[in-house]
Amino acid sequence: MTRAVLSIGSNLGDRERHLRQAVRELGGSVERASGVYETPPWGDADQPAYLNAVVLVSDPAAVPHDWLERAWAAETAAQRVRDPERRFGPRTLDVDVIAVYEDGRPVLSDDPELTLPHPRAHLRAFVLRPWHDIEPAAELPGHGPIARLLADPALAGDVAALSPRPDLALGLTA
Ligand SMILES: Nc1ncnc2c1ncn2[C@@H]1O[C@H](COP(=O)(O)OP(=O)(O)OP(=O)(O)O)[C@@H](O)[C@H]1O
Ligand SMILES: Nc1nc2c(c(=O)[nH]1)N=C(CO)CN2
Repeated sequence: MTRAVLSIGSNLGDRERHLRQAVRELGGSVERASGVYETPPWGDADQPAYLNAVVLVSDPAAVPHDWLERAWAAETAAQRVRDPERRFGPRTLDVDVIAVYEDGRPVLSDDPELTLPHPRAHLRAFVLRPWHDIEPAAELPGHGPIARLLADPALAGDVAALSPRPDLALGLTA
């Protein structure tokens, strides 16, 4: 039995449709989806704003790597094209595996193909804020409560720059 926290983001094409399609692709594993936020680009400023959300998923039959495969399948379905020159560049759909829990225990991995927890999640307000909305007591393995990470003064500017988009809903929202 594994549970996972996935971050989904889009800043190219019909952004809302890409997020909805990702949730649809994840199918019956989706337990809850956060509200949608409009977020300034992180890591590479010269690109359009993103829509971001967080999805909680679980599957009694899934092993940790399955969540990465499902993330890739959703990105492929959204015709994502990788630009090797731009690590954090624009994309139709980005699905990151933020954390995985196996039988309730966090999975830790330093495998470059699937690093857990996601090595940059603690720095990203666009991950922490929607996750906190739907799971306020959650902890990012190795980093502590996400409420504390969100309150870090270093993230204050990024948190303030997030805009909730209540006009956009992905379904299964808390
Ligand atoms: N937790 C993880 N979630 C998703 N991909 C991961 C993870 N850990 C390692 N990877 C690897 O990262 C590689 C690059 O993924 P991707 O192109 O989505 O990165 P990115 O979205 O540009 O950057 P970031 O991972 O910082 O969001 C993938 O090939 C994947 O194997
Ligand atoms: N706001 C925002 N910025 C990003 C995002 C994202 O999903 N949202 N994904 C990235 C991929 O690494 C790079 N930068």
